[in-house]
Amino acid sequence: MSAVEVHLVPLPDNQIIGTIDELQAQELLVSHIGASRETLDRFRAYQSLLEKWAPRINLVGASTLPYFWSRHILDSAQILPLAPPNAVSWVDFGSGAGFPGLVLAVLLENRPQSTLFLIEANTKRCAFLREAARAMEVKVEIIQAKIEDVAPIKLDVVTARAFTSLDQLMTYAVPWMAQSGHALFPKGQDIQAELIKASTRWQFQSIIYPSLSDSRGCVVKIFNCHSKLGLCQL
Ligand SMILES: C[S@@+](CC[C@H](N)C(=O)[O-])C[C@H]1O[C@@H](n2cnc3c(N)ncnc32)[C@H](O)[C@@H]1O
Repeated sequence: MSAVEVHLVPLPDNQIIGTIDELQAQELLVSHIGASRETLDRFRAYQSLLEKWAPRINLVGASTLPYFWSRHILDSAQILPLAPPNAVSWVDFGSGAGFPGLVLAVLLENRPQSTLFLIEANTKRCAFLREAARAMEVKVEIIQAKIEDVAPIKLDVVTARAFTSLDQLMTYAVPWMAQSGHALFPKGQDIQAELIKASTRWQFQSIIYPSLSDSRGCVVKIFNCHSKLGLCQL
């Protein structure tokens, strides 16, 4: 295996280019992710709570609130079909207001054996996460701590959005990944540069999927990771 293997997945024929509206995002949630009407209702409850608390706590950028369904829900939900279908143990780093972790927790409800940990350092955001989980009646383990202070356990999938560079993410993620585990990170246009930088310290395989929610973005899947300084150690 070379230091970094990158596979690019081409845009699907029906990829929507540019900004998508609330209705299109909801249609993609149903057609691509398999979300039910009841799941969409849960996300509406989430939206109400986010709109109530966002002006008081710094939860998401105010300019992104009108694009809740595309920028937050679909952007998070698109991770689910990219994970192995038998993945049952998940962790989301730096969940903030719950993206992607809490959205995935709702969608994983029909896999009752699943466990999902959200690790978030900020006290107020953790309070919001607990409140949103209660409002949506979703089972999730919220850990209020810095990732580096939590003893890692081996899990099937690691996620993180808007958290840190890929290189730094891998330092956090690799100790949490089971041998056959995957990491799935929504990323922006600079993904190639991020992959090159990460490959100076890590050996891994990756697949770049075009984003369903933003034609400039992608989701990068990372697997078969080894540290160049010693197997899966830093
Ligand atoms: C830019 S926000 C992104 C939040 C969310 N993932 C999203 O995409 O909307 C980064 C989040 O990571 C949290 N965070 C930063 N450093 C952390 C650490 N070392 N451990 C856990 N959480 C951390 C911050 O409190 C913040 O909520």
